[in-house]
Amino acid sequence: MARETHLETTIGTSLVRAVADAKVLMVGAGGIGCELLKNLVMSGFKNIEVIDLDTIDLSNLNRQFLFQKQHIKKSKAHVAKESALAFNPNANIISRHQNIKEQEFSVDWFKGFDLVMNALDNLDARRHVNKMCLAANVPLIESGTAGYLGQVTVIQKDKTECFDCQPKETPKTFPVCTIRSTPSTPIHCIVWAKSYLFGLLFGNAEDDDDEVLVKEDSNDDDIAKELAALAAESQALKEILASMDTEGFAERVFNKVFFTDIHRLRSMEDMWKTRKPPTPLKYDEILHQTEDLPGAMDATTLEAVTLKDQRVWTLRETVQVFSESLEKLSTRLKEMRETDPEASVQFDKDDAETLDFVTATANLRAHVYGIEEKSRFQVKAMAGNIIPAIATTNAIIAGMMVMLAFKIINKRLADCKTSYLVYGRHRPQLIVSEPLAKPNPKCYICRNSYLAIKTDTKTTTVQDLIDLLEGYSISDVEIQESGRVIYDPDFDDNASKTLVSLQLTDGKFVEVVDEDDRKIILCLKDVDMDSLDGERFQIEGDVEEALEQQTQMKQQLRDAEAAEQQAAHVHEEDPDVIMTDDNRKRKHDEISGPTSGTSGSGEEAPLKKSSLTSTAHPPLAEDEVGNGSSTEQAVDVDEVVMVDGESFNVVVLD
Ligand SMILES: Nc1ncnc2c1ncn2[C@@H]1O[C@H](COP(=O)(O)OP(=O)(O)OP(=O)(O)O)[C@@H](O)[C@H]1O
Ligand SMILES: [Zn+2]
Repeated sequence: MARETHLETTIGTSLVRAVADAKVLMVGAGGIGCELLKNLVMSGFKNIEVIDLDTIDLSNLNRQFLFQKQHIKKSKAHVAKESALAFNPNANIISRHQNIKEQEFSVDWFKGFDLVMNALDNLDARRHVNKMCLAANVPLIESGTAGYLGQVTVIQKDKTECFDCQPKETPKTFPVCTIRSTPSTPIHCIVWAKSYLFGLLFGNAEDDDDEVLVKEDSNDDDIAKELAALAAESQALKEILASMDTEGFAERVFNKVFFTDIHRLRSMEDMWKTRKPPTPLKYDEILHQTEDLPGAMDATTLEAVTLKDQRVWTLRETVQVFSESLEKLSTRLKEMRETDPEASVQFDKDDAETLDFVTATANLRAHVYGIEEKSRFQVKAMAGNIIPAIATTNAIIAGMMVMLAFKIINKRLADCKTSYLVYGRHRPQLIVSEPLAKPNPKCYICRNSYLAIKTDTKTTTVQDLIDLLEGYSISDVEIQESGRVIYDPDFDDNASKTLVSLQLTDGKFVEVVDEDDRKIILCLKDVDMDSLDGERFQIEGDVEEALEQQTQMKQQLRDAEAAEQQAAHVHEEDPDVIMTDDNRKRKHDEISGPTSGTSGSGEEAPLKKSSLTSTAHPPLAEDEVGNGSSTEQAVDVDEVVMVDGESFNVVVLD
């Protein structure tokens, strides 16, 4: 029987043909990606390009089933391709071991696909692909999982919400003084070890302490003084760094961080009126203790390694791990700096030495402050913000992605929905769906018009660009690139500079806002002058149409704001009116009429999306609609899976 026979019976001959012709880009070949690639080749997709920047790690094997032990350290993309071909040798798969953000993956390159599917694990890459798909006007299927929760949705320029239409939650931050002086929970110690001490020892001198630390109100005198003292302490530690990789380095670092600094802090009596003061530790005193070692530290058997990971180390063991990991990381850094003086070691939960160092230093600090210590396994989860990945969740989400892909290829966007996997809730159903929401009129990413513009960036100046825009009555412009002001009517220093001298090169997005607040994004294509038929620029797309679209969008925005104000007014007048937020209004403003459900019970329960987390996934459902009734009962998604009962655990990884 031909391979396609069952498929034709299920989805019809014409769709099977369209699927076979479609060109699909899959970004990410990890947990979701492996499932997805297998699904794609098994459901008739023949032209697939897969990209992943990473190599295979031992910890991937339990769920990324296209990979096996012999593939460790090999490219995920290449191995995924080879393994998937075993499922269907007729597929044409191009694999790339690269970052999707590389310049060669231009808007034009994206335009070569009928569909893009994201199977990513971080906000940055998702945002990038979102923008590229908007600029190229290619539909994007976005996915994410977190433990037992999952989500899948479709993004199509001007028709649906984009990835950035909803504001994203910033990473959880901690006040500087809590982390640097007054920790009270294990996570404070872990953040200190991972984000402060690790960076100071193995990062670049210019690196900021860390983005997770927020400065407290500097008007407060005590805090300002304490911050100054902390800065001086950091400086003193940097001086010790000069002796890195020499005899006694570990002891010097240890005594500085866990004795001298703690001693100073302890002397600040006001700080300890309501808190338990910290107790300084001395390196040699601990190592000379005759403590009973459980004997697992040097053991290499699986059982012993597991034990080492899962039990809390004794103080002496912790100091030993501190010393050994510091030594290894120092040697590594020294070797790296022989070829690149700016090199740094980054914390990676899967890098045993970095994890050892963070576990040891976090626990030493916890010991100093009388805070509960954690096992290496627990520290790994907390430092990596890990929620265990569940293979079944990935499989279900990847299955739903293919269902959406069929609809998109079949030109039935109206049938697509956002679906949530909500296992383990009080709801009776596993999957709930809602209509795709319309774009947020205030979105600063998808409410722009994108035009590709060809020019020779070596000879074209900013003034040439301004002249071109003036020709379209786009005047008094402000020009920016990635938040950098290139030109505005009060800042014309760059006018005579060439684009290339301002790093406005091939693939860059140049944002132009005119006096009427119309925003056009120009996607630069660097070409030789000879190819431009005597012109300085060639614009792909219709500028007039883009301007008209912008004018309409501005009007929509004004209408939406007027409606909002009116609604707020009604709300003020009548306290019984329950307000819905503007997002929810859009959600119920379906793209078209009722559709055949993608999955679940078909119930159109109003769901509330949580905002995105820093490194991880698209919004996850916060919904609970009890027993099919329409009463909403919001549940905070972050409460669902927590490691060791710590409330910090808001970031989600699959
Ligand atoms: N900018 C990017 N370009 C290409 N691939 C990317 C990019 N960012 C992330 N990825 C890939 O997306 C995939 C996401 O998969 P997944 O969430 O399962 O991550 P993982 O690293 O394999 O697992 P875990 O984080 O749980 O150890 C990873 O393989 C990662 O390498
Ligand atoms: Zn948007």
